[in-house]
Amino acid sequence: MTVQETILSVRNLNKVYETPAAWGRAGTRTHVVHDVSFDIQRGEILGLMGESGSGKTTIGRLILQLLHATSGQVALEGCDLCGMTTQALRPLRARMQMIFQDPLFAFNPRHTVHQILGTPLRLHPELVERHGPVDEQIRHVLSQVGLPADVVHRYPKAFSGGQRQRIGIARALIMRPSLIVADEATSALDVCVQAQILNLLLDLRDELDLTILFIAHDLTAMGLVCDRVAVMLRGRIVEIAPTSELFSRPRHPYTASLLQAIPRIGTKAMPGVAPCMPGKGTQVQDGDGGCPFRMSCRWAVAQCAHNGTALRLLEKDHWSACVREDLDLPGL
Ligand SMILES: Nc1ncnc2c1ncn2[C@@H]1O[C@H](COP(=O)(O)OP(=O)(O)OP(=O)(O)O)[C@@H](O)[C@H]1O
Repeated sequence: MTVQETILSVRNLNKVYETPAAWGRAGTRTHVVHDVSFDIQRGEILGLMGESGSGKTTIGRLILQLLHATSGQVALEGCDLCGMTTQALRPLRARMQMIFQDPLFAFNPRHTVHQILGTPLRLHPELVERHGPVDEQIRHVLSQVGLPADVVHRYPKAFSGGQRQRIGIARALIMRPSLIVADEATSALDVCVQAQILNLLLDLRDELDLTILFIAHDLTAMGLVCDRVAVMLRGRIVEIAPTSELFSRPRHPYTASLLQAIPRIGTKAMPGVAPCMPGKGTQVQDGDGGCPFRMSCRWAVAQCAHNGTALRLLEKDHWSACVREDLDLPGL
């Protein structure tokens, strides 16, 4: 039996946004996070889903200490972060990284990839002492996210959305974090690039035992990558369960209504999609000629979410090559 290690522990977290009175208008208090508690174990991907405005991003920012909690506790590897001074927090900040929806806004457009990845390391010399010279670490992290070493001289604008997200992930990984908060990390990407990035996160999780809080609207992405999912409604967690259990037997009516809203494209297998196999999940293959591969991906993702099974799209240079290589199911 593997021993579980709690990386993040959130207890009775509350956030009230206060707008001060101004221009003759009374101030307002908006209670957006209500008594939220959950844990994340090492190597686990916990999904946080819920409608827009339910408080997901606020929770992410409270965990990362980018916002002050009104009350409650956030403990990272046993250290209570909420009561800490800015100075005491500083070394711990490196242990918690964020992946943004579009990292373009998080990067300095005048910085090359080398500067984007190297600057945080220079701010944390202990990471250089522990893990080797900056250039070596940059090369290593780029290979981890599937980018060639020669991208270091390019600027963020010179990359596609998917490549930029890989740099965003590299930027998080280079700090050797205990926890990554991925806030809508794939929602700006088209469905195939989205699947590549989701697979990259899964592979990195397996390789590095990463712990991820995965915030998203997208239930299909949730079904794909998360071990457990927490469902938020108006600032409260109304249900938290292992992904397959939550998708197959939702207990809260709100979860059930969200799941019913997933678009489904028929129930018959489409060309290029293998039905769910016990222990294998659904796999996708490239079809011949004009196979609607994107449709196949969409279908498979929706189907997996519906069935609560895992989908792994292996990512190599080309979809077709990757899928053919991976495909070992009989009768396709
Ligand atoms: N700085 C702020 N001041 C006042 N209210 C805020 C502030 N930031 C967020 N809110 C409110 O808090 C609520 C939760 O916002 P939050 O961004 O956490 O939701 P969300 O679930 O992440 O939404 P989305 O999925 O659209 O990103 C919303 O009603 C929002 O208007």
